[in-house]
Amino acid sequence: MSRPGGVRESGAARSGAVPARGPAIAVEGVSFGYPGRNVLADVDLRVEAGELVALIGLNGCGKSTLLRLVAGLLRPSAGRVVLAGDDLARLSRRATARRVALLHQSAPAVPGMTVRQLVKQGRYAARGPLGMLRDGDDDVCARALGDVGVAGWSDRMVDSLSGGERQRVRLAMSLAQDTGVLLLDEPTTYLDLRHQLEVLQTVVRLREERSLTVVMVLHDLGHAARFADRVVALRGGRVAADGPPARIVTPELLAGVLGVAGRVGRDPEGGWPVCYPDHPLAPEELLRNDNHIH
Ligand SMILES: Nc1ncnc2c1ncn2[C@@H]1O[C@H](COP(=O)(O)OP(=O)(O)OP(=O)(O)O)[C@@H](O)[C@H]1O
Repeated sequence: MSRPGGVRESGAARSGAVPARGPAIAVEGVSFGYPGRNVLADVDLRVEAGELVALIGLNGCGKSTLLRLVAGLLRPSAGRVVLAGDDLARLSRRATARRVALLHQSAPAVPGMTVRQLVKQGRYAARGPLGMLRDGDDDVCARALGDVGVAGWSDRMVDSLSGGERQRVRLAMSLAQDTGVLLLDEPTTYLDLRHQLEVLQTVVRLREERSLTVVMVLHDLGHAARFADRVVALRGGRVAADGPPARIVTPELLAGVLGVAGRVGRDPEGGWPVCYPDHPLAPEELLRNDNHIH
């Protein structure tokens, strides 16, 4: 599904490198667990080229794990991930990195590194460990810094940045990978409200301008409801709800997926759902809400 504005060309089609066949991302019957801990069970998810999907769910429900599976950093124990018609299991790490960029939830700052050097790592990721940087990579990096509004920061030291500043630079690093699919794991972490909105609006704008397919983990259901085409809710290792915000962001979703009692209204101007969380549900109420989400 896409917002009004019509069908979008996939990032792969845009670059001309990979013809789009099927959805940009298809997660088909994927299960995954870490030793002693099953996390995802038989998850199905299709993301069409150009869609912006918000992934929500409680801490530890498997959101980051799902993104890592889609980025090819983990292999499913059952099922498969297919990118524009190609089974991820058959793509090399390098080929995958040309198609999918993942902004991790957090990463340790490497001492002594400038912003320019960090953002250039996005180019190395796109080229693989032995890939040489090429002419034009500097332009891609400069554009990525401009995209997140920090064009003048190239020579700043990464370890001197605040958490929020570093987060924006890390987003630039993911953009510098110049992929058609962008996976963002809590891109607004550490950001003040103003910069949260700036980053989310940047993601929306770049999605439009570059026909990106975006899946982002968000803890703020209000942001998910406002900015995403679709909200996908994980619970108990499965997809518990999946649909456009206007349909699925309801008090039942708040209770059944996020374990919070609350109300949902509508933004008087934009029309998107607005959440009014009230209180966390007690464990026995959580169980009672099991059957009320769709
Ligand atoms: N490398 C790992 N080894 C073992 N267990 C792990 C590993 N990474 C994650 N887990 C466990 O897998 C489960 C899912 O973790 P994941 O990070 O995917 O959750 P999440 O939904 O992204 O959580 P959060 O909202 O807190 O970021 C959690 O119980 C976590 O403790």
